[in-house]
Order: sequence, then structure tokens, then C-alpha cells
Amino acid sequence: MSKVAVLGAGAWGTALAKVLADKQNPTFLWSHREELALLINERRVNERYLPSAPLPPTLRATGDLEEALAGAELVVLVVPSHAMREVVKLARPYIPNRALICSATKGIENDSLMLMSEVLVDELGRGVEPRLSYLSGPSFAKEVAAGQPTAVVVAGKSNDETVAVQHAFATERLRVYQSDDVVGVEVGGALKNVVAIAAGAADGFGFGHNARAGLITRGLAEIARIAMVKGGSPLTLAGLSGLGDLVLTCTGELSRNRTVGYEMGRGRTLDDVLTHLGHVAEGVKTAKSAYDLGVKLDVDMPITTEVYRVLYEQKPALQAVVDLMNRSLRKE
Ligand SMILES: NC(=O)C1=CN([C@@H]2O[C@H](COP(=O)(O)OP(=O)(O)OC[C@H]3O[C@@H](n4cnc5c(N)ncnc54)[C@H](O)[C@@H]3O)[C@@H](O)[C@H]2O)C=CC1
Ligand SMILES: O=C(CO)COP(=O)(O)O
Repeated sequence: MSKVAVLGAGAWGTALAKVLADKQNPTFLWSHREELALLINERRVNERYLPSAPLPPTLRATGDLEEALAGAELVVLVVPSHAMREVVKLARPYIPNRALICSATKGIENDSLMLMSEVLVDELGRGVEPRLSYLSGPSFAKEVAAGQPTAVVVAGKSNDETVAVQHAFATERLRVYQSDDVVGVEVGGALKNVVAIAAGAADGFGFGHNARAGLITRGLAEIARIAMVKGGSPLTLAGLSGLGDLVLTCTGELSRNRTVGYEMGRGRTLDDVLTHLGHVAEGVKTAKSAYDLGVKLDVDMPITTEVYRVLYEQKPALQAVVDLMNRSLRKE
């Protein structure tokens, strides 16, 4: 590509920008904090968010959206979900007419209860839909940046454009699958973060492997229920952006969402954990959106509901376990 813009200079934006820049695409990494962009250019590493990854000369950081976007063939959106709408509004005047636009953000907007795909169409218009795609799957930024073998999926409604994005990201170490199930891929990526908080808490309490495996499996069941009601395929949820990312985030110590649950399971408060985390834990805000969505769509989401009650209604976490285990018995 002649130019790529990555909007969002956190851990994941930096890792994806590195992948694209290592492939010799001139890559602009936009940070909403100018001083971070200056530091990245000076030190050739994003010390704040991804200190382990040296960045190639093909990558340039900037705090100027117009500079990042002018002439870009591919625009990658990787800001936290709560900032997506605001950033897209700011970026809209500068996004080139034919640019492919790929979101790698995982989350559901509070209040509107929109997936990122719905936020993007809301802000950019239906006409842009064929150029939109969504990257998701089990992929810790640190491992991708280190060239550890990783598999992800890119979903989009238009085959040619999605294949173009698939090829843009693919490397010998990053295997990229393609999907046309935008809803399934997005719901899987967003809701696994909520289940990861529960799985982390189970580990923090000192529960065993059984509890974790039960949470992963029953978590997947409720994620699939919501995805289906929203028009996604349950098969997608058996893939990288469902089961794959759920297993990674519920078991991997690098997960920020799992860490939030783990520390709360060990007795720390949510505010204390978030103050010291230094990164976004999307599952916290998404727990509220997912709970509201479950109520709105009349979908039974017991694990999500308990995570919501612990995070937002100060329910004691151990009481949540008791309530989860003692619901009426039912068919699997
Ligand atoms: N870190 C990872 O391993 C992965 C993260 N993701 C997803 O990528 C998205 C971004 O996550 P990370 O890069 O890891 O987050 P991070 O916590 O490492 O960095 C967040 C970045 O967003 C910026 N930011 C915060 N508020 C902003 C605003 N209002 N406007 C513009 N920028 C703002 C921060 O300055 C920072 O650069 C999330 O949705 C996350 O779930 C997806 C896959 C892997
Ligand atoms: O989405 C991720 C890996 O696929 C990252 O998960 P955390 O945000 O919990 O670290």
C-alpha cells in the first residue's frame, strides 16, 4: 500500500502499525496525545503502551489526524470503544473517499448499545459499508509485535475489500482468516472481555480448572445467544473471534480484562485495579452494554449479569458465584 493510517497508539494500535510497517507500507500511527507521538518518533518505541517492540523507520507517529489520513489507502481504527464515535467524527473529513477502513476495537458502546460496525455506519453513512471491516481473534499485542505465531479473522460485508484487508495484515507469523459474519465476529470479540473478568475472578478466588472451563463454555453459550438474536451465526462463535479469543483472554495472564477480575477476586476494588492498570479493560464498560442489551433483546445472560452486578451494583463477588450456581437447573 502507498500509505496506511492507524488511529490509536495504544498497545494494539502500535502492534498492528508495526506489522504493517514491517511489511514496508509507509505507516502513520496517530495518537490523540501529541507528546506521545513525539516520544515514539524520538525513541523508536512506544514506551508507554508497548515497550517491548522496536519500531521500524517505515512507521511515523503523529498527533495530527490530517497528516495521518491524507492519501491513506487503509485506515485502521484501534481506539478504545468509548472513544470510537468521537474519533471517527474528527477523522471523517480527512478519510480518503476510497480508503479501506478496518476496526480492530472490541466493545459495545454504552447507552446506544451499538457494535463498532453500527457506530461506524451511523457516523460514516451506509454508502461506506462495503469498505468497512473488523479484525478480531486471539491476539495479545505483545505477542503479535514479537512475531509470535497468531491467527485472527477479518470480517466484512464485501468480499473483495475484506480480502484486500486480509492480505494487507497477513505475514508469515500472522495468519488472517476472512469472514462475512460481521455481527458474529464483533459480538464474539466484545463479549469475551466480560466473561474474562468472571474467569479472572474465579482464579483470584482460588477456584480450580473446572470453574474456568465451565465459565468459558457457558460464557460462549450466552455470547452465541446474543450474536444469533442480532443476526450472527453460531458457527462464527466457535471460531477465532468466539471460542479462540475467549480461551485466550480467560486463561492468558497478559489479559487486562482477566487481570481486573483476578485482582477483584483477591479483594481489591474496581477503582483501585483500574487506577493501576494503565491500559483499557474493555470488559468493564462492555459489561454494562451487554447487560442492557440482554435485557433489551430478552436474552438470558447469567454470567454477564453477575459481572455487571459486581462491577456496577457493588454486589459481593462471592455472592455472585452462589447466585450463578444456584439458578434453577436446566437443559444444556
Ligand atoms: N492490547 C491487546 O492485546 C488487544 C487490544 N484489542 C482492542 O484494541 C482496542 C485498543 O486497545 P489497546 O490498544 O490495547 O489499549 P491501550 O489501553 O493500550 O491504549 C489505549 C489508547 O487509546 C488512546 N485513547 C484513550 N482515549 C482516547 C480518546 N478519547 N481518543 C483517542 N484515543 C484515545 C490512549 O491514549 C491509548 O493510546 C480495545 O478495544 C481493545 O479491546 C484487541 C486485540 C488485542
Ligand atoms: O483482546 C485481546 C486479545 O485478543 C486482549 O485482551 P485484553 O484486553 O483482556 O488484554
